[in-house]
Amino acid sequence: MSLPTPSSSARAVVTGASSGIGEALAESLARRGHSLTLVARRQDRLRALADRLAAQYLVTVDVEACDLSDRAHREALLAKLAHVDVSILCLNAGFATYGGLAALDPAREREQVELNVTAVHDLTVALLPRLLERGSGAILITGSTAGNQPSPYNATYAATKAFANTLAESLHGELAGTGVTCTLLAPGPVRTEFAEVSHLGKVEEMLPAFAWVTAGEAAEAAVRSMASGRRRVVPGATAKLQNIGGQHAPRSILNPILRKVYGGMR
Ligand SMILES: NC(=O)C1=CN([C@@H]2O[C@H](COP(=O)(O)OP(=O)(O)OC[C@H]3O[C@@H](n4cnc5c(N)ncnc54)[C@H](OP(=O)(O)O)[C@@H]3O)[C@@H](O)[C@H]2O)C=CC1
Ligand SMILES: N[C@@H](C=O)C(=O)O
Repeated sequence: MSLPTPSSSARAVVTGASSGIGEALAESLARRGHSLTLVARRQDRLRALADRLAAQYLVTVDVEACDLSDRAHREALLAKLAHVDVSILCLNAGFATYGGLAALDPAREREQVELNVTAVHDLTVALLPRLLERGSGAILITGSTAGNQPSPYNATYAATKAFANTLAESLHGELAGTGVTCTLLAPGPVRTEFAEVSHLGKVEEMLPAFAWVTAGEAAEAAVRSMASGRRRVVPGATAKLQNIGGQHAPRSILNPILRKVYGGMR
């Protein structure tokens, strides 16, 4: 099993490429010679990254500014991608909200479901038949350790990531033998803009430095795992612990512990 052979006409599409893990995924793929289509809302950031990667790795990098939480924007993006030979699809854009569900802004909660769930599903459903047709391709879906567990005060996010985790692992099984792979990236704490966007003020002081991985480490582990056709990649010791606890500890024990942890994070 390996990643599709890089070619100047094929593109690795990376969503959420303007920051954090997505930006690092783009760099890991460019380093391996893959030309890219970078997707996010902040076009200036995408443009600057595209120029740097194109110069440094001699690949072609296209930029598509798109609000993936907006159905019309998604349709416009897919219309453009209809003319592109997509060989790799990294569905990574996402954000979280923290707080009691009843107190959170319903519009922001909906936006989270649109981005973390519906956009991931729409892009997968639209592009998977073409990956299968070309007989060689790789999908990466960024879920989370949060998707394995109940997460009081982080309920919508955890539910969206349960969807992402399950979609990715189900597809992994479904695609066996097709030449197309699907890998779940299930990170724990990664130092990116995620905490700031999620207004998670206290997370920096709650977690010691060694508990974090960098976006570069998470992305490199993800791309290596795609290349070897793995089902799930969980970068870093904290995430590995969360991964086991979230999947195997009884809910009756996890729920009160995580209520305390997530309740204290804001
Ligand atoms: N950091 C962490 O600890 C963890 C992160 N994750 C997951 O990793 C993924 C990447 O997050 P991370 O890199 O950490 O966070 P960042 O906040 O650094 O990056 C998020 C990316 O998503 C993009 N994005 C956000 N909203 C939209 C939108 N409406 N349309 C298009 N793009 C959007 C942002 O771009 P822009 O604002 O320009 O649109 C940005 O490029 C997410 O799915 C997150 O849930 C999972 C576990 C842990
Ligand atoms: N995995 C982290 C984000 O998704 C978390 O546990 O909050």
